[in-house]
Amino acid sequence: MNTHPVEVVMQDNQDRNTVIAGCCDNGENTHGELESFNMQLLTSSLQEERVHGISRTVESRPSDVKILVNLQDAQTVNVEWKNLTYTVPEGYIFKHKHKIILNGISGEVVSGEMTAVMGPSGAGKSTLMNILTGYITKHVEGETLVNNTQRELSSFRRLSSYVMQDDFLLPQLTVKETLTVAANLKIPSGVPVNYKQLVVSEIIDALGLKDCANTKTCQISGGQRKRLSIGQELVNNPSIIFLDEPTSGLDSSNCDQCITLLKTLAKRGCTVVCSIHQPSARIYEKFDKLYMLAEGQCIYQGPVNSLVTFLSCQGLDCPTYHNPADFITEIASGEYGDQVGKLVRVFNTHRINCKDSTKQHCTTIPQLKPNEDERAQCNSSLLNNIKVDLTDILVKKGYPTSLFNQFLVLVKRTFLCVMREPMLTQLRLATHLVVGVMIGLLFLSIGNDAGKMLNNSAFLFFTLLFLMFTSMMPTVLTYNFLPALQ
Ligand SMILES: Nc1ncnc2c1ncn2[C@@H]1O[C@H](COP(=O)(O)OP(=O)(O)OP(=O)(O)O)[C@@H](O)[C@H]1O
Repeated sequence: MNTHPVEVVMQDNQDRNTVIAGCCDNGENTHGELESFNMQLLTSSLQEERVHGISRTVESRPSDVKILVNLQDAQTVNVEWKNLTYTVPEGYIFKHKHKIILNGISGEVVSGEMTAVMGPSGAGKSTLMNILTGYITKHVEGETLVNNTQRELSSFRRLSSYVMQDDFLLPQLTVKETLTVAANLKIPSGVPVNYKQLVVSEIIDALGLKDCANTKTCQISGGQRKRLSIGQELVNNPSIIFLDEPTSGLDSSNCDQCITLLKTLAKRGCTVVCSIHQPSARIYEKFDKLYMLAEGQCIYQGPVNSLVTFLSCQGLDCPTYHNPADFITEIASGEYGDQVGKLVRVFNTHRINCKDSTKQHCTTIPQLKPNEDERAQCNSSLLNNIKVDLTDILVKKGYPTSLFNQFLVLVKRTFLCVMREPMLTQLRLATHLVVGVMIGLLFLSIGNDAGKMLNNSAFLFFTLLFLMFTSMMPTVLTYNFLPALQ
């Protein structure tokens, strides 16, 4: 599908002309409405910048301009967790010992911001992500609020997306087919096919997967797999997206591209939460907020650019030219003595003070007066809170597509997978032929002899048993034996 850039020129507050985007237009598409829809999105994003009091020339950057112009702005979803404790029973038979993984942590992520969840290995990042997404519910104490109301798990799962550390891609499908299946399942059936195709090709473009669009997922690189997993979750424009280590296995340029894409989503109103392990300084500064974990406790939550000042207020000066992300990870790992307890106390005291006073946004910095920039950021978060649209999305039940449509999409997907697995298909064909001939010979002409009635039931039983076991065989072969043979 060809894309043709359309230059959009807008005026800012000081009447400066600004080229803001090269809008993608489907070359084959003659519908004016999609073009005007794109323009609307671009215009609204510019206006939003003005509302937040920022009047500046928006530069046209090649990586930004073509990103996801066909996805609509996300719904506002703010998530807050209070006194979250996760304890697991230990021991094999008598599980009377308990291990505390997360110890009474609180925090929040807000719409329009990209939050990094950081911490040394074993600090509890993945566990926190699993609890927030609702993958872990057992042995969890504390509250999780969505837009200030108790999280209702089934509806929250529907409006959120979770890209886990390990991907689960079907090896026989190509990149484009994988995204198309995701689009067919996640975008409502009423939406025109053209639009779904447009979204798929846009995600392929934005994630830099054009070169491997027609390559099977078993043949693409680790970085491409990661980007594809993210792309699968983007098709329905989630309001909140959780990503567990999205940059692991990516080179610096891919990593940069991936984080830029997530930042673009955040700017559209999506709440982006990423667990990340020691990001480079360049990647670190792209995040809006940091949620730092150490030994299952929170030692810092606030804007990334205030971290160094906060630490220096606690007597921990970040060496010049040292990456703040590395510095806080070193502190959390105990390289600067036992600082974790002290930082946890400072953070908790600050939260309590916040609650006791004007219930202001608890993302301001402990022991620091927020500067003008931070106030502006705080205001924008509050604005987002006011903008909260607690509409149907939280109470909406059901899936975007009908059961029948889901069945059709999955049958088509399975058919493609079966046809592309020659070894399994040939094996199955051969087994059916051989067993068919054997059964045929064994029970030859039993139908005409009333004395062989019992043989008829034996024939039916045997045939059913055979069909049942052969339909199970692909799963057993694919997941247990084939990897060992390769
Ligand atoms: N079900 C469980 N039973 C016992 N221990 C667990 C369980 N789940 C997590 N843990 C432990 O909790 C700690 C935190 O695990 P988690 O995977 O959340 O860490 P992480 O910060 O994501 O680490 P990494 O960066 O290495 O992925 C680890 O020490 C882990 O062994």
